[in-house]
Amino acid sequence: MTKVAIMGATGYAALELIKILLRNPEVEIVALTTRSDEAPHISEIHHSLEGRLDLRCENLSAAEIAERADFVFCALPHVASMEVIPDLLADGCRVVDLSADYRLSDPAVYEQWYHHVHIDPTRLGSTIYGLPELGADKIPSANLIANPGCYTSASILGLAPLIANSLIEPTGIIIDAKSGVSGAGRKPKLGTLYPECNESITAYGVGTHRHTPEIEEVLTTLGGTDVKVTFTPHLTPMNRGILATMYPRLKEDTSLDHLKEVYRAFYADKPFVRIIDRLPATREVAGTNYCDISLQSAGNQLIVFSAIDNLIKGAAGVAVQNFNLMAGYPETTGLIV
Ligand SMILES: NC(=O)C1=CN([C@@H]2O[C@H](COP(=O)(O)OP(=O)(O)OC[C@H]3O[C@@H](n4cnc5c(N)ncnc54)[C@H](OP(=O)(O)O)[C@@H]3O)[C@@H](O)[C@H]2O)C=CC1
Ligand SMILES: CC(=O)N[C@@H](CCC(=O)OP(=O)(O)O)C(=O)O
Repeated sequence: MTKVAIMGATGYAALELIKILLRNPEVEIVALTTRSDEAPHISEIHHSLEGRLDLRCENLSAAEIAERADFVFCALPHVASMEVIPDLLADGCRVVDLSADYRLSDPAVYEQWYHHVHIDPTRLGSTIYGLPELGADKIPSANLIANPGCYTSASILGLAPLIANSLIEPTGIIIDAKSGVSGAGRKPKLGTLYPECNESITAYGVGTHRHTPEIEEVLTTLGGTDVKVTFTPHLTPMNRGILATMYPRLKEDTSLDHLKEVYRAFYADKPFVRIIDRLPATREVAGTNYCDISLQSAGNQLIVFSAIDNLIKGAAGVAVQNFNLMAGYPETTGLIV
């Protein structure tokens, strides 16, 4: 039995983590955290868990969590994560961090994009980036995994075979991405109130979104050449889902059929990536850990579409994929629905 704690249990990503982990009979959820001292029952917070998990959310220190749990999913916002993770690791816990705090390798780049000084900089650069489709070999032995961002997972999975095989120009890649509102988390904000975002699509973070350096760093490492993207996220009036539409420039004329073969070979033994001929839709991956990728062309322009559920393949699902690899369970445990 693996004893697991979830920090930030009152949030959206944590709800999905709980639902997935409840499908693994060898996992026991032993602690859920909140900053509230009122210790609400988890079913008072997430009504869909009524009768499924008898546990209260508690305001626990790292030491108190470590007394109960071997593994911790840290589903806190960035900055809050790095304030607790060093203590969890020191107390012997293995951690999957869903926040952005350990994804980038350079503290100066973190500060530039997150506008916050990193308080645990020595772990940047050595923390394993947990996108198992790009290399799962270092995940099983890791004590800390940096779970990827939601836009970044959709974008990186959509571009990785092209970058790894040097088929496209590495700079000037346009990524136009749309997200459902749950991507912004459960904390109330003006921009995510129903009248503000329903019946409307708007871009945000133009030229400044913090997933830009994450996409560039991972693809640069993969391709061994400097990758630059123009990444523009959009908020769309749906609960969940991300669709990334990407415009890479091929170095040479290459047929779509050949490119599809390249993608199918790259993801041959990856259970959660589906290369499809039709256009992907967020509805078809909602609630699942799948990433659906489709290659299309318009004249000479290659267009890559990539769709995921931001809360599953973009957060809780890939976090459990990483946990499964760390704990020695089959990678797909709890994730095939
Ligand atoms: N939503 C998504 O699609 C994705 C989210 N992520 C990342 O996963 C993490 C969790 O996301 P999500 O569940 O959406 O977020 P939520 O806002 O829904 O939940 C985060 C929880 O963290 C707790 N918390 C602890 N410290 C703080 C703090 N200083 N400020 C605010 N909340 C705090 C809050 O619980 P309480 O108030 O009870 O203490 C809150 O419920 C974040 O780092 C996010 O960036 C990554 C990919 C996709
Ligand atoms: C719609 C929306 O607001 N989405 C979030 C991204 C969610 C995510 O992946 O965030 P982390 O990198 O913090 O984990 C945003 O744009 O900030």
